[in-house]
Amino acid sequence: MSDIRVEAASASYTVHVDRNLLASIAERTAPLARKISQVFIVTSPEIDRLWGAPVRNGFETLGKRVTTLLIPAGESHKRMTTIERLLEELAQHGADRDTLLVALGGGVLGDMTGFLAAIWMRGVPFIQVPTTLLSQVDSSVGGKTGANLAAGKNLVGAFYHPLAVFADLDTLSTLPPRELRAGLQESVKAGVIRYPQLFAFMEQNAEAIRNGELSVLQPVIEDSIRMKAEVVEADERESGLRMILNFGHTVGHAIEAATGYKQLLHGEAIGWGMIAAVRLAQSRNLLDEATATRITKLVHAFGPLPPFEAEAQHLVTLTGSDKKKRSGTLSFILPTSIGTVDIVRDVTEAELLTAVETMLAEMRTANAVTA
Ligand SMILES: NC(=O)c1ccc[n+]([C@@H]2O[C@H](COP(=O)([O-])OP(=O)(O)OC[C@H]3O[C@@H](n4cnc5c(N)ncnc54)[C@H](O)[C@@H]3O)[C@@H](O)[C@H]2O)c1
Ligand SMILES: O=C(O)C(=O)C[C@@H](O)[C@H](O)[C@H](O)COP(=O)(O)O
Ligand SMILES: [Zn+2]
Repeated sequence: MSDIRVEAASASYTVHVDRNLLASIAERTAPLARKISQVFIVTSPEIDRLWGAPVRNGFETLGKRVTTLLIPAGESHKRMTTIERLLEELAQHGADRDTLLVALGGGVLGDMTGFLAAIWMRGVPFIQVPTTLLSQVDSSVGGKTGANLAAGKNLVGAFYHPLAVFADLDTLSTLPPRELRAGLQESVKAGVIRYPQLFAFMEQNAEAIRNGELSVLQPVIEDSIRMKAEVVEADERESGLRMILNFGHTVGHAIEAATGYKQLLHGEAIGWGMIAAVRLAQSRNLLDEATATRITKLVHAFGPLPPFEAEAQHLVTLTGSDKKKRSGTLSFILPTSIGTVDIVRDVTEAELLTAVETMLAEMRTANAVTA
């Protein structure tokens, strides 16, 4: 069991990582939200069926009025139309400022519920109850909330932190293996950008981690959270250091947009994006071949990364809506060793195109071999 603190500029909170947490969430939240009279659990029908009851019962036992708001699973629903529908439902159910929102689910639900909490009556408290590996290691921590537009990933949103995060390891028992593996890509990212000991641990225990064995998964989850907490504490609003959490995301987000947010899971797109970034780093002589191979090998160890159809030039064009772009210049997070990265601001379109073409060629070769 671990309690990891996040001391960010605008908020401080605890990320609880443990088994059998769901039933005690209400009790643990009560001292943090004394005025709360109504609770809205935002989840999907599937997660509600699997894990909703203990969370709901906990709040009802404390005498709170609990309403469950359901949204369908999937990245394609992470849209403003869903947010607007949820806002209307909050209004219909008489939500006021003494309302607590509970995000019960993966990163899609967490990002949207956080945004909902940020804008409902200009802000009400919320807690994160992440039930995917990805949301436990990354998305529930750090206060990035929002939704996608057709033009690009997470283009609308707010920085808005939860009151607390409850990562119950038992919820991972029902997670489909593909979702678990996709989430591990964010932990590979964590290792590459800042935690070499985490990267080495993942290399040494790849098989058991991939199989979801809690004895090895738990330290991966806790280290990923610690890494993210450190970065968010140093740079909450991504004016500098926090950009490193975007390693693999510039091309990864372009892949998600190019495939309509439907074909690849976020973690899988980030896996391909990290490979493209590795190729870019190599082309600039920032990264030696042996280290590049260690990174791509670990990415593939948590694959297979599904192939997808997209033109290299189209992906490069889509990177134009990246939020790290300032005054027309895009910043790239390029690894220089296991545990260190450079933020590079002078990557040309031609260089990026070559790296994306290399990644796509590797994808086609891998696909041809497995087909
Ligand atoms: N805010 C951030 O800092 C941040 C960080 C990383 C990723 N993200 C965002 O997170 C999203 C991806 O999150 P995700 O990978 O959790 O995907 P997700 O939220 O779509 O969940 C994946 C799938 O798993 C199902 N599921 C969830 N928990 C389950 C469980 N315990 N048992 C069975 N099924 C379960 C869901 O219903 C869904 O179908 C993306 O939108 C990404 O942009 C945000
Ligand atoms: O918390 C962060 O900062 C991250 O970049 C974490 C990423 O894993 C996550 O996918 C995030 O949603 C990306 O944010 P964006 O600002 O690039 O849309
Ligand atoms: Zn991510």
